[in-house]
Amino acid sequence: MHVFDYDVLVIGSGPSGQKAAIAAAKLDKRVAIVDRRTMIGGVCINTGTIPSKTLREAVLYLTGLSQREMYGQSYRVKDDITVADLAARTQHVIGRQVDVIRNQLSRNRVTLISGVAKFVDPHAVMVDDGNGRPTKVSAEKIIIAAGTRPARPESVEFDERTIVDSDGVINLERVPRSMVVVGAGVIGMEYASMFAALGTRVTVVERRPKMLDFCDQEIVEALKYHLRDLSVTFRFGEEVATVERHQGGTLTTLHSGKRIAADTVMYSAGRQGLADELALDAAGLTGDKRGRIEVDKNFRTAVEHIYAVGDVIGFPALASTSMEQGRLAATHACGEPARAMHELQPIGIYTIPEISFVGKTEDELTDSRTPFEVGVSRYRELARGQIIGDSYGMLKLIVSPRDHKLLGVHIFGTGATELVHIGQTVMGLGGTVDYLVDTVFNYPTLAECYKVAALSAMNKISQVDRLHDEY
Ligand SMILES: Cc1cc2nc3c(=O)[nH]c(=O)nc-3n(C[C@H](O)[C@H](O)[C@H](O)COP(=O)(O)OP(=O)(O)OC[C@H]3O[C@@H](n4cnc5c(N)ncnc54)[C@H](O)[C@@H]3O)c2cc1C
Ligand SMILES: NC(=O)c1ccc[n+]([C@@H]2O[C@H](COP(=O)([O-])OP(=O)(O)OC[C@H]3O[C@@H](n4cnc5c(N)ncnc54)[C@H](O)[C@@H]3O)[C@@H](O)[C@H]2O)c1
Repeated sequence: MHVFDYDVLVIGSGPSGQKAAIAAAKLDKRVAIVDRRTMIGGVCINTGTIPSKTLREAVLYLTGLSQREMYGQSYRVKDDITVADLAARTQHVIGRQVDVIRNQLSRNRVTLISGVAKFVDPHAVMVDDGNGRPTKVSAEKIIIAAGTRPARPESVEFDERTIVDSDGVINLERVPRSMVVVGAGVIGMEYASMFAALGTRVTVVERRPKMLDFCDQEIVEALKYHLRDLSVTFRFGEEVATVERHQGGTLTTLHSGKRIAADTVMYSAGRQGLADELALDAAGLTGDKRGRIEVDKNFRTAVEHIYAVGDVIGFPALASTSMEQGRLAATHACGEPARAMHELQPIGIYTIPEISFVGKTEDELTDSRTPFEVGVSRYRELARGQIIGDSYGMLKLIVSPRDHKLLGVHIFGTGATELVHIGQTVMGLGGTVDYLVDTVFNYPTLAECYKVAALSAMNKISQVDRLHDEY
């Protein structure tokens, strides 16, 4: 006779919740996962990562943007791109992904419970699926994977049509002629890129003096150059005071007094954790004012048998890291040995062009007074770069002149988010730039840029070593 309904109950079916549930099921636990019927797969599948990445693919294909180097600046696959054209691809992918997730859960015997969970005691939640008869579900271990929602300031009149957040932007009725993007974080810059590519006149308003300051600044400069070329205007060091809805469009007023008229405003100024909707106090827990939950290195909260993973615990708040947190938390909760997550984690930013990196930036190394040498390879000097018509892409390797270890890899351009894993593997296995110099790459590929950049870094290191030896 079991004391609890389940061994493990997971709240939220986003990337962290799914992986937690499946990891626990693989360890022969009786597992349930709870989420709203319309949100299977979480923010990741329904409103965030997957819709935005699919939309980007549709935009790149339909605008023909990446082919214009070859076929001229007026090249387009479709002249009048409608929201329906874009939505068709997004809906197709979301539908397929939800099917995949349902199937994975069911073949691992994870019970999917529909509804919203709220704690009633430290071992039980009440699940309300809107039918007026909430059900109590208890479990020995509970894993909170509740994620986040877009932050919505009071001073903004959201209407889901002209003034939207990043959830609403995928449901716009038409491609706007002009748009204000508030917040130059990752979400803001990814959507600014997509709408600029569609021909929308985009103005980005960002409170800080610069954007994406965790990235290589040379690459951020290159991105800004590309976006300005697509008619994006940047307003850095400016804060939005109010956003109003009018008959003929929206009016955004900045603290500096500037006023910007636009068809649409997209607010992408951070996200709020959903811990505040879980009645945490019934479990003996508290969230912070941003709706997040504190955890230890094993993702355990202040209450021993309750874990929290994914965006609800804050930084880095990525689908990639959330999945791994879920798996590790479930492994620990089930009493199995779990290794810590590898400290090297790649960042992929799906702007147009895309950015990806792993390891340190030049600025970080300079601040910590760590010597480094840089090797750069440009796609336009690679046969594959010419073939695909990418003349702006680049890869930068940051190398230690002392032991030749790779300290960072920064990529801008086609395939950046895939290519980064080569560098990540070399770094993760403690390899040096000598491996990249000596190794043979397929030709013609973009991966070849690793060898070109490695040779460039080694040439500089050898030159310094020769001078040093002479001395
Ligand atoms: C526009 C956008 C683009 C992004 N692009 C990327 C990207 O390219 N790469 C990347 O790695 N990351 C990206 N992210 C981040 C990524 O989506 C998140 O890091 C990831 O989804 C977090 O996963 P999670 O498991 O914490 O849960 P989420 O995906 O946030 O899902 C949480 C789930 O919990 C459910 N839930 C909440 N409370 C309850 C409750 N009380 N009862 C039942 N269910 C509940 C919600 O309904 C939801 O389904 C993007 C995010 C956004 C918004
Ligand atoms: N490719 C990816 O990995 C990816 C893509 C999208 C989102 N995400 C994740 O989603 C999360 C949320 O992203 P985000 O971009 O919404 O948040 P963010 O916090 O990264 O960026 C918000 C930006 O808005 C600015 N801002 C806030 N209020 C403002 C105001 N009133 N006026 C002007 N500027 C203002 C902030 O200074 C900040 O730069 C992040 O954790 C991110 O990692 C990841």
